[in-house]
Formats: sequence, C-alpha cells, structure tokens
Amino acid sequence: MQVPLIRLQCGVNSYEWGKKGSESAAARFAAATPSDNLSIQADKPYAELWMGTHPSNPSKDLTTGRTLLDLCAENQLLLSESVASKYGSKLPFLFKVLSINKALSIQAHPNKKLAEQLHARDSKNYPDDNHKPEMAIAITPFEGLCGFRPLGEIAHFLETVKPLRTLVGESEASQFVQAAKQEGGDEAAKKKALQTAFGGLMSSSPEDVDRETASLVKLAESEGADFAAGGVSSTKGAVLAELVTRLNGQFGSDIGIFVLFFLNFVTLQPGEALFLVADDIHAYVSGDIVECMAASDNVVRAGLTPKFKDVSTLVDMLTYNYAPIDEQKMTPTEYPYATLNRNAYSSGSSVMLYDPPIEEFSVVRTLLRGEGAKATFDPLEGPSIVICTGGKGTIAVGPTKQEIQEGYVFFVGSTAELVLESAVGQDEEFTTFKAFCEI
Ligand SMILES: NNC(=O)[C@@H](O)[C@H](O)[C@H](O)COP(=O)(O)O
Ligand SMILES: [Zn+2]
Repeated sequence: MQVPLIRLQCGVNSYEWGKKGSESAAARFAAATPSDNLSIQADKPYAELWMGTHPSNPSKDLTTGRTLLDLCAENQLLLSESVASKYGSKLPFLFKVLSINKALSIQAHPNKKLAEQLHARDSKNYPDDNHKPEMAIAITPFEGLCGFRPLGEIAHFLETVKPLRTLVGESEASQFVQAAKQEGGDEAAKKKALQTAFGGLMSSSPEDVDRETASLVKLAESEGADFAAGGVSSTKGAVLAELVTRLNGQFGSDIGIFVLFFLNFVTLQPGEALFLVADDIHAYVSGDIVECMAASDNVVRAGLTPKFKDVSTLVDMLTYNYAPIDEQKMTPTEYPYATLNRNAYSSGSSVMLYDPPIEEFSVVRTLLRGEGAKATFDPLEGPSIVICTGGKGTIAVGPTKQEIQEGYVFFVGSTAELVLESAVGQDEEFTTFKAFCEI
C-alpha cells in the first residue's frame, strides 16, 4: 500500500498579540499554500498557524479539501494501529507556528485531571478534556517568561521594588523572604510561602494595580540600570526596566507586569528550546517559534490579556516548582534515525531531535546546507507533520516526490520512508521541522 504524503492547507488564528500582516511568519507560512479564504491584511494580527486535526481549526488535504481529521477517522493506518488505539483516530499532538508581537497571557495549562473538571464545568472556555504540555523551539530570537524564579531572586525583588511589595502585602512578603532565606529547610513550606506571596499579588484590587503600576513605571524610567537595585544575575536592572516599560506600553496598567518579578525571563536563540509541563506558569513575550503540544487548547489565564481570565484557578493549580533559567531549557540531541548523504555531511547539515519526557510528540529539526544535501529517515511507526520554515527542496515518500519551500506543510503517514533533499545555493539553508508520535 502506498504510504500517503499529503500537502496540507492550514488555518491561522488572529489573536491580538500576533505580528501584523506579512510581518507574521504564521501569516506568511499560511499564505504559501493556495486558499480561497485567506488574504493577508497589513494591519491584522496573525498569531498562530495550526497544523493538525484539532477540531477548532483542522488542517485540510490541499487536493481534496477534506480535513485531515476525517482522513484519519476513515483510515487509522495513517496514524498506525498503536497510536490510533491509544489516542483515537486523531493526531496526539497539535503543531503550531507562533509569531509574537506582544506578550501572550500569563497562563498555565491544566493537567489531565483538572482539564476534565474544567471542561465539564465550562466547555466554552475550556474546550478540551486533555492536558497540554508544550515545547517551544525558537525560529528567530525569542523572549519568554517561564517557571518561577529561584526564591532568592524573588526575595531580592520584594526587598528592592516597593510597588511589588505593596501589592503582595507586607506580611506575605516578609514571611516569604524569611522562608526563602532559610538554608535547606522544608520544601513544602517554601512552596506554600511562594503560593501565598503570588496569591497575594494576584488578588490585588484594580485600583491598587493602577496606582502601583504608575509608581513602578516611574521607577523603571528614572532608575534604568539601577532599577530593582540593579536586578539579579539572571535579569539585570536595565533589562527589567525595559520590560516593565514595554509591557506597560502594550497593556497599560496590568497585574501581569508584576508577575515579571516572579518568573524566569528566558531568551532563546534560533534552535534553542524550552519545555513546559502541565501546570507550569509562563507567558511568551516576543519572537517566532515552532510549538508542539498535546492535542488541547486549554489555557488558564491571569493577566496581560483581553481574554477570559480565571485567576483563582491559576493560583490554585500551579505546582510552585521553582528553578534557575537553564533548567527550563531543553537540549536537543543528534537524531540517530536519519542518514545524511555526502553533500549534507560535508556542508555541516544537521538533524536534531527535541524529545520531551512525554509520549504524544517529539520534534526533529533538519537543517540541510547547499545543493543536493539529503537526509533519509528510517520509517516511523506513527504519524508526522513536516513544515518548511526556510529555503526549499523536495520531500519524498517512496515514489511520491513533491516540491517543498517556506510555509509548505505536509502530513506523512505511518511507516513512510521520508527523504528530504535541499535545492538551495551553496551557503544557504533548507530548514524543516517534523513533529511526530511513535509509541
Ligand atoms: N504558550 N503558548 C500556548 O499555550 C499557545 O499554544 C496558546 O494558543 C497561546 O498561549 C494562547 O495565548 P492567549 O490565550 O491568546 O493569550
Ligand atoms: Zn502555553
């Protein structure tokens, strides 16, 4: 039986934080595929390109117009027996490109148990009963807030940023600082003190937030590099001052600006990645990324957004784990199930695997340099989606070969032997990302 290679037409979601018009990689990639209902408007934000079977924006077979969801329901072999029997006749993952102009909401994604409860209680705001662990891989330089800072850093800010301490509350702040400074000590008590301090911040009244935001911005503008007593080693005062003024420029007075002092501020260079387990607090700030997640669109939000906020659920659901920035990043490894030809080998091409500790997805980034560089992938017992984010070449499964260039997206059925070959100039790159599930 011929294993299918299906060119997909993918939808793009216009959330307010997306880059505008063709500035948006999500818009450019979507527009690379013929469509009778997508014309990119210069002043419209295009946030997310969705690739997959999620019913909120299912990708379609470009040739027939049928949804990938229908095709998988009709023929589970596209997914493989093992994947279909465990996850049903749909992809276990949702694959996206995000193009970020303004900060996303302060958010977390519920674990499976909480997702089922939230979905049962409020399916409008929580459309899925599934968890949503997610991985982000930078296509351009990226900034994000993710995971709670080491407690000593938060204590430093509570002692040096008066508007923050005022919103957290004097007793909550002093209790936290005391707990944070204890050598060793009881982990559970420290997490409780963190939850109390964070909960104190998040329960601030709008009037207090307005008043303290004005004071915070004034301090940031007047103190510059000395802001927050020069900041901490991972985030210097000048960086914090710029972020405060930037977020204030984007959202006006907003509690989310103060969350900056509780969360790690992470920058990723292209190819770097981070992984967020369910219930991990985060807010992406800028850049273009490829994102892969379990098949769910559940977002619990608490700030920096005009969308529905559910602050008490967010404060209650978080794990209150805390760790330095580097523990938030993921380290890719060389993918052992692909063979490079001589051209690829000599031009320094690479096939890197991003493999988070969950079953639903992994992602491979293939970077082929120069004409005729080729990567041949061992057959997978599971489905894949491939997107080209730069350059051009060909994509082949058995005797079927198609052109592929920036923005093109393909579904590759289970057991396919996939071949990617570059058609770019000597010192140019043909870059693809492939999300897949194999269990
Ligand atoms: N961290 N990234 C994600 O979770 C994306 O997949 C989500 O779709 C966005 O976070 C949604 O953000 P808003 O709800 O529009 O603020
Ligand atoms: Zn998220």
